[in-house]
Amino acid sequence: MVSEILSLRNKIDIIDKNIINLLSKRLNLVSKVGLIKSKYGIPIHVPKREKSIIKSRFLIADKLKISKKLIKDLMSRIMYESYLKEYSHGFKKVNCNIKCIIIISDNNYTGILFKKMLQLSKYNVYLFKPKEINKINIIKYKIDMIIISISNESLKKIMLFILKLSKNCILVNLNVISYKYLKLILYIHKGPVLLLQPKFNSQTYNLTKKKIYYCNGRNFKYYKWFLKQMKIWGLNIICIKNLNFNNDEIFINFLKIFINFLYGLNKIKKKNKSNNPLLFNNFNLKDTILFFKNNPNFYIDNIIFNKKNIILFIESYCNKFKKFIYSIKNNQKIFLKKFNKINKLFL
Ligand SMILES: C=C(O[C@@H]1C=C(C(=O)O)C=C[C@H]1O)C(=O)O
Repeated sequence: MVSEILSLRNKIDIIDKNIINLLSKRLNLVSKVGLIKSKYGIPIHVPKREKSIIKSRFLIADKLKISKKLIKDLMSRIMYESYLKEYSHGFKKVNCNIKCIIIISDNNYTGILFKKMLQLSKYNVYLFKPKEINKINIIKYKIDMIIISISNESLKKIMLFILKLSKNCILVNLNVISYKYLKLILYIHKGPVLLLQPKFNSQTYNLTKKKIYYCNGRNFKYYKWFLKQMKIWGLNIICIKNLNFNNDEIFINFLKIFINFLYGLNKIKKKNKSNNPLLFNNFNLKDTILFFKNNPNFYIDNIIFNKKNIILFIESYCNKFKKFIYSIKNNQKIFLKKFNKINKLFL
């Protein structure tokens, strides 16, 4: 019996080797497609082609009685690798008149990612933190576009700098912005303004298929090229008429912040070593669909019977939630102080 297994395993080894060889051949072809795309400015992500690939591979899988789920997972993983391969060729520079782009970012990943993408598209990009604003010599740099990815608090501090920008400079805001600051920006900067709202995790490093909302601030035709540029990067660009966000979305985001904060706070208090995944970090529609496929009594059982005092426990979380809302609303210093204390734990 052992020798029978051995002979089968040998055959499996050969098949795996063939799969890897075929993957390598596929990636080489993808790379050639990437080169052509980079030359002509064709977007990395081609949804129509992907749909037809999945459909035709499903037909093959069906005939061979292989699960569609396996093929779907496999193909999406393979395609993810295709995007990375295509990244390596860089991207077509859509606007050759743009000589200098400045990014001001609070040390966040989105700012760094945009710098990388713009550099891959052959633009001249400089990244600064808000506190380095005085180092930027407006005359020397001749800024054609400025991308701001900072908190509203830091935004307040760079208003004077924005005031000095030339009227031709495109201003792109890449963060949640309050109406108050938006109005102020539009008042002090008379040039084109584009408002972006990324819908991807701040730690994303591949933008293909990721969503980004945009809203016109002023002079669409002057920054239209940048939307095209982002499309080439593979981003899914969605126009919104104004900055009214979906309430459910705001609430979920708030919960994410709360859960992460609480988790950090517990880590500090209990020196909790367990590696609980941050609950809402991977929140997505798929989870919600699965959630509703279950019998609702299952959740009631989970809450009521799992732990005798679970309701009390949840109520204590509700109290923490109330305190959290209070500190965000009325006493931001408490929140900032605690945040900076927890922050040190993860450095
Ligand atoms: C390779 C391409 O680029 C992407 C990757 C694909 C793939 O791995 O098969 C298919 C479509 C594109 O989203 C292509 O456009 O053909």
